[in-house]
Amino acid sequence: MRVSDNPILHKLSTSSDHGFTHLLPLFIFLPQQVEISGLLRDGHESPYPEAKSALGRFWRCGPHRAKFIAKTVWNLKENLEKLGSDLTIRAGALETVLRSVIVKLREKQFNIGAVWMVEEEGDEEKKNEAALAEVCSKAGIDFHVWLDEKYFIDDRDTKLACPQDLPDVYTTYRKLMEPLREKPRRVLATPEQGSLPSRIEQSDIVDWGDPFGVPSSYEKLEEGLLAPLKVGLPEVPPFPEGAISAHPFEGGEDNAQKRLQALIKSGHANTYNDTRNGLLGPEFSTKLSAYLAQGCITARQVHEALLAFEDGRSESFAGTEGYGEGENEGTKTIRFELLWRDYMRLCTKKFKSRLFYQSGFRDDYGSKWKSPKPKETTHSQSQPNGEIEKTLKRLFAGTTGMGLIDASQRELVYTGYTPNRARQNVASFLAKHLNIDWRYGAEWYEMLLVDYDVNSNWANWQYMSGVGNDPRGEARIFNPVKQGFEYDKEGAYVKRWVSELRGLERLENIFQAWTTPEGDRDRLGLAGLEMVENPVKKIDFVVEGKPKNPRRPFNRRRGRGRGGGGGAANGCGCGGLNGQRHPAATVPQRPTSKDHRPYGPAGNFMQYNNTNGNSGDDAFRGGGGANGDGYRGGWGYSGRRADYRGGGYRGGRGGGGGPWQHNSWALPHRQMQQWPPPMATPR
Ligand SMILES: Cc1cc2nc3c(=O)[nH]c(=O)nc-3n(C[C@H](O)[C@H](O)[C@H](O)COP(=O)(O)OP(=O)(O)OC[C@H]3O[C@@H](n4cnc5c(N)ncnc54)[C@H](O)[C@@H]3O)c2cc1C
Repeated sequence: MRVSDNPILHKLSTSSDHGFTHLLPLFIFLPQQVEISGLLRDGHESPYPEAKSALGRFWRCGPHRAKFIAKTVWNLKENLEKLGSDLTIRAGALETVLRSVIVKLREKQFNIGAVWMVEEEGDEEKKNEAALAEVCSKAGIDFHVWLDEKYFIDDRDTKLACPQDLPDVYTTYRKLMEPLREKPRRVLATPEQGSLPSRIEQSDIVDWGDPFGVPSSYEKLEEGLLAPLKVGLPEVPPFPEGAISAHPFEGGEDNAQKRLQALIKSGHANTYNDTRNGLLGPEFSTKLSAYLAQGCITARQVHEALLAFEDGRSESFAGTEGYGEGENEGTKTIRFELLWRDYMRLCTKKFKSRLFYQSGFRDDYGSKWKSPKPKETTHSQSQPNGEIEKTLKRLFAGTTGMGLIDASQRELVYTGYTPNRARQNVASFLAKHLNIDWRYGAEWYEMLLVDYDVNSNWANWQYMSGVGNDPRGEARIFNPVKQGFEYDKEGAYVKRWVSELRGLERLENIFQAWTTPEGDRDRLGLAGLEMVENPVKKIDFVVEGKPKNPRRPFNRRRGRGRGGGGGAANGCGCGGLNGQRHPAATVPQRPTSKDHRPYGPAGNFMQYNNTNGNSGDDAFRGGGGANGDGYRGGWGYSGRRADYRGGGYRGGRGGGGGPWQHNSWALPHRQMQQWPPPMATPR
């Protein structure tokens, strides 16, 4: 999604022997990934099911990313036009659109030399590649897949003979690659104006039989993409007064370059190592993720700009502290993080569709997952009907009562971004405190993140859920209260997004509102709020040997580490979520591989008093993997779609249903007043 550092455009603009007279850059909105019904021509119906996720039936691409992508696509079109070329924008299944374009071009007597695309990892991406290859083969057209060069270290330089050679521990991989500063390839030159093969007129390829129209302006494209997304989003409290987005950035290659320049010029790249765990504002981290995910910028462009600063080779950075003084802790850590992204993609290359398996890269059938769909629950348990659904709903809407988690979830819904530290806590909370199938969380993030990337999202969820490439696996559990004390020292992040809690002064109350004394609840208008009266989880947290809870209801330690005895919290003797008793597992256990055993307590994770919490670790293991594997397969066009859309903006097309979808709780049928909220993305 860029004209700079683009291997295809570079090849066409610099070599004289390619033999092509014309070039047709084509961008296709894929119906399984983005809801395209808003681009339908009048009188047409979509032949595709809604672009919803497999388990939770959430939109695959929510409004924040849809907006970002619209801007990105349009900026690419403008930049190609500046070079004397153009971008054709279409919507529909890849092979359908390609077939139509081939027919139209041949009608105009074009001899089609080749179809080129850039390789992407991921199940669907590989299926798309195969579908295009087949169309080309049937049409007698050469098909070529180009290596994706938007990563930090080029695949040709990793020295991994095959994907299976990738170490299962990131640090091992990093050490193999160090020194990182010397590894990236040079950025490819941007084509000069007029250096690309001639453009093809849009009128030569327009297909009036296509149910989807080609938007004639950016505004229309954005409007078309956002229209269907006005329903199906969570009901959250009003946008908090005074809050501004940590990610106010708009899509596109030009904006990506502006962000990169500003990051270095402002000196924020230098301080990155100290600030990267921040929670508030645009500057604590690079905010390059969405640009990287969409391919508006490459990791080696980031590296090269950092080099220019470090080596004192760019006048525009001359006034910035550290100019010409070599790599510093900040710039070094940015490279380190960019390699994480490479690593996550290489994991997909290695593990392929296991990226989406409940059992993860580790093939871990020992984990005990609860699901809103009872038949998918992997251990015997008696959750009152609908209890997990309710809990998930509250988690997604940010009303659990766990301050850090709620703040992050609300920020995500409002703005499409939430910081890495918050993401880690949310994922750990969902998977390890609530034991809910981590894939629901991954799908939720897929819908809402502006920077969603298939590899980074799913592999990070696996990592945090203990089924991926974290050597500490299940043993790493973030305590969101302790994390709040460490990373949100004044409680400002929680107060920013959970405005109901702004009147609170004590940190322990901010991070767990239920610890607020009853007298204060009335005074501060907190009485009666579900997140205060009935939190989904209570964590006993002790600082300096003293309980942080003034009422001390949970101050007795009942075993350390994950699990421990079933708690006596609230006097209900519950295990797990408030108020439910878990019987011992009756389903035979699958053996847990030795490799998947939790690693011993160490380092940056917590042990907490599980007074209210989960039952003993092994007691509820068993059953393993119901519906866990391969759930993403088989996307198809058949099936009657359940009448899901309460807003009813367009009805009557195919698509899967499922109990989750029928339950209106997940995504209330509510017409949003305005989306995104006006203050979420200030211009
Ligand atoms: C549960 C979970 C889900 C995530 N989903 C995504 C996702 O869909 N897309 C995504 O880009 N990142 C994802 N991340 C990683 C990370 O949270 C974001 O990359 C980061 O918060 C984006 O903000 P930034 O650009 O300011 O990052 P910075 O801190 O400035 O990092 C610089 C760049 O390094 C890369 N990076 C940093 N950390 C990671 C990481 N853990 N994994 C992969 N790449 C990383 C990103 O490209 C990022 O832009 C996820 C993390 C978690 C815990």
